[in-house]
Amino acid sequence: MAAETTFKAGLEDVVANTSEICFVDGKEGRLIYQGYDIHDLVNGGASFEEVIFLLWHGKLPSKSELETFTKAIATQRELPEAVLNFLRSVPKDANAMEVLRTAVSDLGLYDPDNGDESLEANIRKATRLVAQLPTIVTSFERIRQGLEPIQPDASLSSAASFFYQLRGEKPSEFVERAFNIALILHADHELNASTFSARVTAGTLSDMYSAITSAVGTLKGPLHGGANEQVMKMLLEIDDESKAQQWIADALANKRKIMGFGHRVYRTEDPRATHLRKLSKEAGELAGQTKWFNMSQTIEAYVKDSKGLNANVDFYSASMYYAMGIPTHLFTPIFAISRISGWSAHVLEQYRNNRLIRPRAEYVGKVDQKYIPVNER
Ligand SMILES: CC(=O)SCCNC(=O)CCNC(=O)[C@H](O)C(C)(C)COP(=O)(O)OP(=O)(O)OC[C@H]1O[C@@H](n2cnc3c(N)ncnc32)[C@H](O)[C@@H]1OP(=O)(O)O
Ligand SMILES: O=C([O-])CC(=O)C(=O)O
Repeated sequence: MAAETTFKAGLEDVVANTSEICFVDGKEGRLIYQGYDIHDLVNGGASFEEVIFLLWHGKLPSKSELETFTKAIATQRELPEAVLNFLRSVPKDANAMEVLRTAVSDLGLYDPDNGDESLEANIRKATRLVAQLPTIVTSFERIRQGLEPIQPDASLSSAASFFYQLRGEKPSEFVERAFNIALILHADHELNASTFSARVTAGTLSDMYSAITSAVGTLKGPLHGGANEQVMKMLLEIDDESKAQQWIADALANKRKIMGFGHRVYRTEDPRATHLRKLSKEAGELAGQTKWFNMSQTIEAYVKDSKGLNANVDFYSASMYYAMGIPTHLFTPIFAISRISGWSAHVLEQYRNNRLIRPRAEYVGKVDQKYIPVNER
C-alpha cells in the first residue's frame, strides 16, 4: 500500500512532540535540563532532589521550596503493607526489573490520590513514586536474601537512603556524592524509548501509574537501560584485562553488539560518560579494585578505534556501581529510581498539552486474498 508519510525504521530522527524539559544535542554532546547544562548541575553541587524539582517545575527551587520538597520525598518512602506483602510473595529468583514493574503497578492501587487526575494530585503521585521506587528495589533485594526490609530514615538524602535501605548502613561521603551525581545524570533524556512509552500511555489519558509501569517495562531491555547490567556481565566474563581486546575483536567479528557503546542521538561523547568515567576510576581506587575500570578503558579505546563508537551512559556506570558493592542485577532498577523523575516530568507535560499519540504503519502485507470457508480449505 502506498505510504502516506515517509517510513523511518525505529522512528530515527522523527520529531514526535515538543518539550520544554530536556535537550539532547547529539552533535555537540550536550545534555540540558530545562535550560541548565548537566555539567553545571553536577559541578555546581546540585542535589538529585533539586534536579527533580527543576524537571517538574521548569525552575530551580528556592531554599525553602527545596527543603519542603526534600522532606516530602524523605517522609513518604515507606511502602503500604500490601505492597510489602506482594514483595514477600514473589519468587526469590525473580528478575528485579520485572518485580519493580509489577510492584509499581500494585502501588498505584493504594495511592490515596488514585482516581484524581488533577495536576496537584499527579504531582503528589509522582513524589510518592520518587520516594517509593527505591524502597521497592531495596526491600525486595533484602527479602530475597532472607532479611527484613529496613525502616527508611527521613534525615537522609535520596542518594544516601538507597544504601541505608539496602544495607542498614550509611554510605561514605564519596559514595553518597557519586551516587547523587549518577542519579542526576540518569534523570532525563528527552524522548528515549521508556519515556516515549510513558508518554504514549499518558496520551490516552490513562493514569500516572499505568504510564510509569509501561516505562519500567521498556527500560528493562538490553538495548536501553538493561545495557548497564550487560556491561558488567561482559567485564566479569572477560575477567582479565590482557584478554579484553581479543574478546571484543571476536565479538565484533561475530557481529555482536558491545554493550554500553553506541547511541541513537549522540555522534560524539555522551556527556554523562565524561563524569561516570571519572567517578568509576575514583570508586575503583577507593575500593582497592581498579581492575574493572582499567579493563573498561582498554575496551573503550579499542571500540572507539575499530568501530568509531563512543561509550554511552551505561558503560562506566557499570564498573562504578560494582566498585560500590552494588549487585549487578540492581543496576537497571537503579536507572529506574533516577529516571522516574524524567518519566513523571514527561507524563505531566503530556497531560498539560495532550493529543493521542497514534502513528501509522506502512502496510507491506498481502492484498486481495480471497476468503475460502473453513470446510472448503
Ligand atoms: C540508556 C540507553 O538506552 S543508552 C543505549 C544502551 N544500549 C546499549 O548500550 C546497547 C548497545 N548499543 C546498541 O545496540 C545501539 O548502539 C543502540 C540501540 C544504542 C542505538 O541503536 P541504533 O541507533 O538503532 O543503531 P544501530 O543498532 O542501527 O547501529 C548502527 C550501526 O552501528 C553498529 N553498532 C551500534 N552500536 C553498536 C555496538 N554497541 N556494538 C557494535 N556495533 C554497534 C550496528 O551494528 C550498525 O552497524 P551496521 O550499519 O554495519 O549494521
Ligand atoms: O536517549 C536514549 O535513546 C537513551 C538514553 O541515553 C537514555 O535514555 O538515557
